[in-house]
Amino acid sequence: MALDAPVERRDEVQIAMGNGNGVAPSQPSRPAGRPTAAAAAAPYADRRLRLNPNADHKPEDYSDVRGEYAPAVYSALERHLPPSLIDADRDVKLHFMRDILARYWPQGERNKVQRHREYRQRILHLYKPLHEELYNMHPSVFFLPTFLEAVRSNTEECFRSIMTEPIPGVYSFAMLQPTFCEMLLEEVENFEKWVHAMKFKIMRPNTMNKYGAVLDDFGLEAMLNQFMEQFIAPISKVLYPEVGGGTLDSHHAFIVEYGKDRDVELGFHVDDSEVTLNVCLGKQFFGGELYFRGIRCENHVNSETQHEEMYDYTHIPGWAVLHHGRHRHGARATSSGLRINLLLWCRSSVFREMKKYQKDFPSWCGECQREKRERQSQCVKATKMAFLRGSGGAAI
Ligand SMILES: O=C(O)CCC(=O)C(=O)O
Ligand SMILES: [Fe+2]
Repeated sequence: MALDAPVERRDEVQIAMGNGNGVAPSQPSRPAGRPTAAAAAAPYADRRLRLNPNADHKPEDYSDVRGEYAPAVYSALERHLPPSLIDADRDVKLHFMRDILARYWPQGERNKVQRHREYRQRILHLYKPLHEELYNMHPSVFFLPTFLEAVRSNTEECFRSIMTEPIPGVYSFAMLQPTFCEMLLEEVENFEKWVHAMKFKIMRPNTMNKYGAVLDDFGLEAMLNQFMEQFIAPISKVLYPEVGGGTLDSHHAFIVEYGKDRDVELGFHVDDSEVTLNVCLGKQFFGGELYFRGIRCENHVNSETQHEEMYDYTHIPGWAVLHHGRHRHGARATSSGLRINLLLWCRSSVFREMKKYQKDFPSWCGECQREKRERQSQCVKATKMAFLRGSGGAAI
């Protein structure tokens, strides 16, 4: 791709992926109900699940079934079985459902999730938190009163009253209490010291960082889930409805660290999220600006940047930037000091599932919009020409 400014030249926009964050894959290798050759040979494999559950059917008891899926998954899925199968033997139904689930979530992925689960368990068992109060949600300790008031009011007008929107889709606002930032920085430092002392090998936040830590891995997952559900989802529901902002249901939360002996800059990329919250926690630094270059769908991720899409944001401790996950961005070099940011990649499984069946262009992609405008303008020109020719060239 050719980007406008040489400093951002990269071969391709990268898609930053979370490392083993324990989330079931959003893109199954094959949609359920479309069998592989091997599966097609199995009995019932040609039968499709019902789109709507049979509410009158009473599912079997699967409480004795062990494995990755909770018994409730089988009971719920049973209501979707095709009519010819719904009254079959329990074992036949279980076999059929296991086959579907295995195709939706392949063995390799399941093993990865299992290994990650064990990794987390080991940390949770051994790591002693420094600030216990961080592990439960305390809104008035964590957030600034202005932010809390806006969330409590829960109206678009109130959200916008505390924010600036320097370019469409990027919002910045004062969010975190300085004491919360300090405590979180100390907790991360404490965790890293512990990791070092234990000679523990930790997983980094994503494919693009060599430093930093995943907060969900050392006990902060439940608190950060509340953080997303209670304090980000109400906002994203209003500001990002077109990308599932109202149906956020999982997250990947981590810390990135830039400066001397840390990562220096971050390449041009899009996040593996629907909505990203990026908050600077400190400490003191120069540089590290976040540059934005337009929102793009998969088909246009490497298309050119328009002038009006270019924007550089300077981080301020305690301040948040909220943006669309597919808003192309990168971070310039942190030239001195230490910059530590909290990242919350918020995801919507509903949006990801719906996207697979979407045929028309996504309304949120800057390049799709530009192409549409271009087509419309060509169409208007052609109509005008035809009209002029028809009216013998008289001025209109
Ligand atoms: O360094 C930053 O502020 C940006 C981090 C970021 O974009 C990411 O981790 O996805
Ligand atoms: Fe990012």
